[in-house]
Amino acid sequence: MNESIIDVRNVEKKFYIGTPNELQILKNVSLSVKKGEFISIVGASGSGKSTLMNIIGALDRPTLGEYVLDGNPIQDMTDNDLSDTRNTMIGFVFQTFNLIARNSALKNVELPMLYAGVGRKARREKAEQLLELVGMEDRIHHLPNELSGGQKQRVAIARALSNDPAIVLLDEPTGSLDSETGEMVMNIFHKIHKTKGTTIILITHNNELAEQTQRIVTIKDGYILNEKINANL
Ligand SMILES: Nc1ncnc2c1ncn2[C@@H]1O[C@H](COP(=O)(O)OP(=O)(O)OP(=O)(O)O)[C@@H](O)[C@H]1O
Repeated sequence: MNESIIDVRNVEKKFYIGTPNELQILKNVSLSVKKGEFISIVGASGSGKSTLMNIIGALDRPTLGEYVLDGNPIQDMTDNDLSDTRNTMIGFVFQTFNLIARNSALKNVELPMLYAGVGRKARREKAEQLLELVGMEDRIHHLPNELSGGQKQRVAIARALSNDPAIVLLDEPTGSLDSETGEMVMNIFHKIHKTKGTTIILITHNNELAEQTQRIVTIKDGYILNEKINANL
């Protein structure tokens, strides 16, 4: 029960912006996250949080070092394997919601299940259940532009959960919301963590939200500056 689901080992990430210019963004980063942990990553703007999140989310590969995702070294996976793993294992929630504008809330939540080959009826039922879980059951046919920011984010959360991901990655999920709505969204994450045992990683600039998680990892200039454990959580 206590094994790592995420194991980032001595990872470096460089971006090449035309030879000979290279930017080293992550420097010798190692981070293990246990199954069912809820942690946060904090740090100044530009410190490398999203770059690390992209590696953890298998959206990008490290330049150097290893990343073992649920026991599988990602360097041994083809791009196709990696995208299948991503679609079934990982849910993403971003600051800007990233909903498809022409699709209803229901269709937005159904889409990852369509890609995963889930049949029409099962897709519909699951999407309805998830929209109910996030308190959006009375808005399932609304288009994104007919929803408030907090409502859009709740749809995005339902979508992130549609393939029962073991891991949910949250990149500033409350960054566009007022503090009350942000707190409500945060409570949905606590509920998911408690009821589904999902491993959750939250990137945030909000210390109050970070303090609600079991471990706070601080990144500075591309390296891990320190980690704080909230033993009471
Ligand atoms: N594809 C890329 N090519 C070149 N540089 C990049 C690329 N992606 C990110 N960077 C640089 O890497 C650095 C870290 O970016 P990153 O988005 O990881 O920071 P962050 O900590 O998430 O910042 P913020 O809190 O502002 O979102 C920045 O200086 C950014 O310009």
